Amino acid sequence: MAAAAAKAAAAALSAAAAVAVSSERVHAEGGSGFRFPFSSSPTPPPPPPPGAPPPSQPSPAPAAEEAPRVRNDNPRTTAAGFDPNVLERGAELLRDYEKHRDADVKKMFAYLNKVEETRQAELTAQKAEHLKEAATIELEKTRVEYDEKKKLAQQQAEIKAQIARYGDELARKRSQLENETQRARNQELVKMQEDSAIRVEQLRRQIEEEIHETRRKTDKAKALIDQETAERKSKADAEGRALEKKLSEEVDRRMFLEKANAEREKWVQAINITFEHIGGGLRTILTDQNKLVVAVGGVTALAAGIYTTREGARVVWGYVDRILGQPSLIRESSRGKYPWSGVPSRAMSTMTSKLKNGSNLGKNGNGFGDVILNPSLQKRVNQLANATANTKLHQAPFRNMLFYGPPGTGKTMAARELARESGLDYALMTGGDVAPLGSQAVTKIHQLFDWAKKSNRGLLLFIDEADAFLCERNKTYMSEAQRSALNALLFRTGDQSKDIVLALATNRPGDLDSAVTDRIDEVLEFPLPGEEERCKLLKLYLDKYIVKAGDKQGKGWFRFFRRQPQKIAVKGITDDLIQEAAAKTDGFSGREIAKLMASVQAAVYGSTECELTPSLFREVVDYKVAEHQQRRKIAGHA
Ligand SMILES: Nc1ncnc2c1ncn2[C@@H]1O[C@H](COP(=O)(O)OP(=O)(O)OP(=O)(O)O)[C@@H](O)[C@H]1O
Repeated sequence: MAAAAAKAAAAALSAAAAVAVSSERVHAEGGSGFRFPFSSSPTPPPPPPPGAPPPSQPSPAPAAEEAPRVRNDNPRTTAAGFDPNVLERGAELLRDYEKHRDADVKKMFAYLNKVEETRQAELTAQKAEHLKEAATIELEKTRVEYDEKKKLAQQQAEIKAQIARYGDELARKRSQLENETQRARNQELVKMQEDSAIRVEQLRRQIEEEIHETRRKTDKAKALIDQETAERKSKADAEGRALEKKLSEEVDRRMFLEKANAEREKWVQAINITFEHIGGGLRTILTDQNKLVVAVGGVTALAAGIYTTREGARVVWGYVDRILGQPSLIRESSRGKYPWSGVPSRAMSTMTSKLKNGSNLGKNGNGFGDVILNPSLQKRVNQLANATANTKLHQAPFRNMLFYGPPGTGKTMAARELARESGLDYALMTGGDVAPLGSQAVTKIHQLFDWAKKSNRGLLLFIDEADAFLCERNKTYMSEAQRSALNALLFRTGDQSKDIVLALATNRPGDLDSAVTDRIDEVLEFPLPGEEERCKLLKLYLDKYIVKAGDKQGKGWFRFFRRQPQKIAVKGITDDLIQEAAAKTDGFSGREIAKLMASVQAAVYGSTECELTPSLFREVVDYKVAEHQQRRKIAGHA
């Protein structure tokens, strides 16, 4: 406020000075009175710009020495810059002012106001200028800040980018490292897997070798067991047959003894009578010299003749036996021991079979004696028999056959009947007999074939248990002798023969050597009998073992001396009962059914009444069925 007042006073002084100058000029120009600068000049001179030199003031002239007034545009000042003339003029003006105060005071204040306003305006302008500058500075500051911020942001962005790049780099390196580690691990894994695969492969090979070895050993053991079983079986069969023969011989012997005793008594009487006659005759001879000489000579000649004949016959028989005799490998033959031995019986059997039906039909009405087969197999065997008979008729080569199937299904019987039906001789051998012959086997095989070739009718050579002798040659457990025997057989059967039909029977056709199977023309499977066949078999063996048990006469001359078996009374054995038994005996072979009926016969003979009743029959059937199941369980089938 004080500053404002001082400013106003200074302004007033300067204004007063200006007024003084102008009034002075007026006086100098001869004008009348005082003229207020505001009245002569509507617009006061503008205040000097700050910094500009103050406006020129007219220098005051002393009143005494009134020298022509010259305007001093550059008045002198004191050393401090202060001009007292101006003050004097101001004071004079103030005095004038006092005079003219009333009139001009208002103008002056207005003028002062204006000056003040102008000053205010200047200040405002200055302030605005300052504000503008401040705004500019602020703007600049903002811009700088913005730039700084921008730079910072850029730097941050760059840092971020760098961090990101670095992070990327790190991630890349890390992933590279991971990849490398993974690759290394993978390689390691692959190596481990390879190692493991190699180990597994080695293990597998080892196991395979072990399995192979075990299998080989098992096969060997199995073959040995089979061989042993076959041997045991054949031995048991032979023993059975021998026992049966022995028993029947024993019975025959006893019967014979009984008859012989009776006969002996008869003969003793006859001999006594004869000796009485001879005694009479001897007495006559001894008393007559000539008659005595003739009698001695006759007896001596007779003895010599008998002796010579016997010895000669023995030599001849030995020779014939060697040349024509049945080989030891043959167990059964329709030719008998000597070629002529079977002729009468064959002729008889052919005659009787023809007389029976006028056809080839056998006992069971199907053309095959006692063999019961399923219809399709029966048909096949019939066709084969006819074909073989025709082959023989036309002198064409025979066809070899293979019969395979479970044990006891009629293979041997069918072969026998087939030979009979086709008019061939037949000979039966067992594969199991070859191995025990050792080095003799080859010779025996050749002997066998030589013998077989001598049959005029042609011969069916049936080799039972063929797998025991004709199995794969590369099997390790096969002996050298066996292999040679097989080779001998292969050699003898290499070409199709017009003399020999080779019929092989086996339970294991897969075991046969491929060269053997290659020689086979007809393969027939003998399955276990179906229900219908079982029914027929039961009836057949019921008839054979029970119904006709008492009718049996036997063979040979001794049959007349044999004790006849007891007749069995059959009661209530109906077709339904047989059918029931057939249903129960599912899985039985023909042999098992035959044995079942033999057991029924034994049970009947074991009973006191010697009578077959349904309950006894059922009892035996049930017992046999249970036994069969048990056997299957032991064999691991059930
Ligand atoms: N189909 C059948 N018809 C009649 N009886 C049969 C039949 N099958 C088997 N048999 C009886 O079983 C016994 C044995 O028959 P065979 O010897 O023919 O059988 P296989 O099949 O040759 O047996 P393996 O294979 O054991 O030698 C015969 O004596 C017979 O009593």
